[in-house]
Amino acid sequence: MLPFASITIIGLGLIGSSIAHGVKASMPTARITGYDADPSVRARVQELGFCDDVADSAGAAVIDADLVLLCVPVGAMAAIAADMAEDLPEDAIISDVGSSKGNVIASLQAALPRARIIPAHPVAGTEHSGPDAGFATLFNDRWCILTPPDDAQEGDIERVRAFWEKLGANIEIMDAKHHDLVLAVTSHLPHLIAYTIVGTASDLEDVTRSEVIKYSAGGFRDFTRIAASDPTMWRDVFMSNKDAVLEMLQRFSEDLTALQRAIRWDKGDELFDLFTKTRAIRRRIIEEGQDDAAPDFGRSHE
Ligand SMILES: NC(=O)c1ccc[n+]([C@@H]2O[C@H](COP(=O)([O-])OP(=O)(O)OC[C@H]3O[C@@H](n4cnc5c(N)ncnc54)[C@H](O)[C@@H]3O)[C@@H](O)[C@H]2O)c1
Ligand SMILES: O=C(O)C(=O)C[C@]1(C(=O)O)C=C[C@@H](O)C=C1
Repeated sequence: MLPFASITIIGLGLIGSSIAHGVKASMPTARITGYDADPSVRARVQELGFCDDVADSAGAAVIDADLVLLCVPVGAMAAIAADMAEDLPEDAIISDVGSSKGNVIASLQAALPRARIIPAHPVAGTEHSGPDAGFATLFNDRWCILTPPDDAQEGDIERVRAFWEKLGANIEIMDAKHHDLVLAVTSHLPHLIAYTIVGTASDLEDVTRSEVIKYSAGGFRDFTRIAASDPTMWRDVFMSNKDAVLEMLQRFSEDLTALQRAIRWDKGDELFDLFTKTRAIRRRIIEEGQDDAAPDFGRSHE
């Protein structure tokens, strides 16, 4: 049975378009209405044809929905929720895909106090954005974390779970605060480090006369992929998950200082022990089938 028959997707970039493609592939009888604030995105989505309808306002997009998915940057969630408040059907479930959860839930609850809100975070993406970047298999065998508020109805959680399972995702249910702490270290901090290291290297570029680009075949190249991620999305993630990111950044700086000391004082054993531990972590990730580097990981969509 279809968990939802009439799905509205607000924000038709990488994640919104991937969901639409996934719905077309796995729930072909469900009707998809899309809306994006950017008229050029709406026009492109009409051309690409992955929505049945493209509405020209948020209110018009949600009027017949039984599931509304907010796929906009986390800093835009409050505004879009307010925009649709008057037109949201009483029995619709509203969900989102934001990379941070605590702040998003607070914004949605404030703008839509009576709505049935089941937040979600598919832990899958690429460095690309926009409606051309989406593909149906993005969520295959990837985690989708649901962070339902305390008063959420069990039946609503189960329907959102069934929806994501149909898109191929594995579901985990988590408290929003815990989610934000875990993702701060597994996703947000790595992005911050990538942005920093690529920024540092580019500051040196005059000195090295483009050697940064020329010799970027190894580790640096992996950082540049991450550092190519959408600036609006990531600005919003850091602003909205500020406390958890700052906490993880503090720990990271302390660990980096410890490494700096080990190098300064020729304590090679300390480096060796840490690198042995981190190699074991990588091997465990691969053994547990969570290795993203081996499969295509969306690179064929570059
Ligand atoms: N990119 C990833 O890897 C990834 C992974 C998981 C979750 N997310 C989350 O998904 C959400 C969308 O990210 P994305 O990568 O698809 O971004 P994207 O830039 O590809 O698409 C976002 C779309 O939202 C539209 N938009 C912005 N403000 C709007 C508003 N007020 N009303 C309507 N449309 C609006 C933009 O025009 C754009 O088309 C973000 O909250 C992000 O944190 C991203
Ligand atoms: O592979 C990438 O490009 C990603 O960064 C995807 C990634 C991640 O950090 O794993 C980025 C943000 C999300 O909220 C979820 C997934």
